[in-house]
Amino acid sequence: MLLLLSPTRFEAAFLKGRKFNFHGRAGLRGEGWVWLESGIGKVNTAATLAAFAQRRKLERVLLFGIAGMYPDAGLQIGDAALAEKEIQADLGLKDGGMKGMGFPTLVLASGPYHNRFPLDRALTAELSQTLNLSSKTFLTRDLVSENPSEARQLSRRWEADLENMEGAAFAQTCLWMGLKGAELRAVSNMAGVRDKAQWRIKQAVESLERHILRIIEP
Ligand SMILES: O=C(O)c1cccc(C(=O)CC[C@H]2O[C@@H](n3cnc4c(=O)[nH]cnc43)[C@H](O)[C@@H]2O)c1
Repeated sequence: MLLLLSPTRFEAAFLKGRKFNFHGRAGLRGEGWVWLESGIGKVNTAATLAAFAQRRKLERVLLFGIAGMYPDAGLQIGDAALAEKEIQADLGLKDGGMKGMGFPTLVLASGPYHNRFPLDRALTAELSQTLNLSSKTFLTRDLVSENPSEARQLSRRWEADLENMEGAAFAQTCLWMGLKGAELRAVSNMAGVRDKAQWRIKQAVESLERHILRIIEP
């Protein structure tokens, strides 16, 4: 079964299925898939995924949602991309991250992880081919960039392309629980631009709809 997660139900408004409630979160059951509203931010995402995955055998998990874009991402607003890796940029020292603190965030057989968490390579490659999407580096903080200068600084410091508030928690939880996870985001705005008049949320969600329906209704 494929588990689909999005931070909000608005990003998944196009999905049709049998409704259920999971610890106060909205859920839908479809043919071969389940969707769950994960909630915004890292803790909501990690807790929702872990609680749901604890009791079910999941083959694949896909987090999807909108995202902010950094200037040199090589994308346009409305474009979608897959995450090659996620960076948890608000963990550890501001510049040194967890390496600067001298110990890893997570230790698995595949190695120690500090601030960078890869998504599942095979699943991401499969989706990249199916959907004709590029893979980018995503950055996650519970905070959001509040001006273009802050966004540019984060992008350069971590060599990141897109910004969101959940992905690194999703990637870290997938690694820790041995889940094959991928992340798909559509650009709604330039990171650091707070003026919602410059956001294109509807366009971004329409992009998500095209790609997600392509996956669940091949
Ligand atoms: O009010 C603001 O200034 C503001 C700035 C950035 C994001 C928000 C949101 O309410 C969106 C949070 C939601 O959407 C994802 N998202 C979309 N764009 C961004 C962004 O530029 N930076 C971080 N997250 C973004 C995020 O993953 C959340 O799920 C409001």
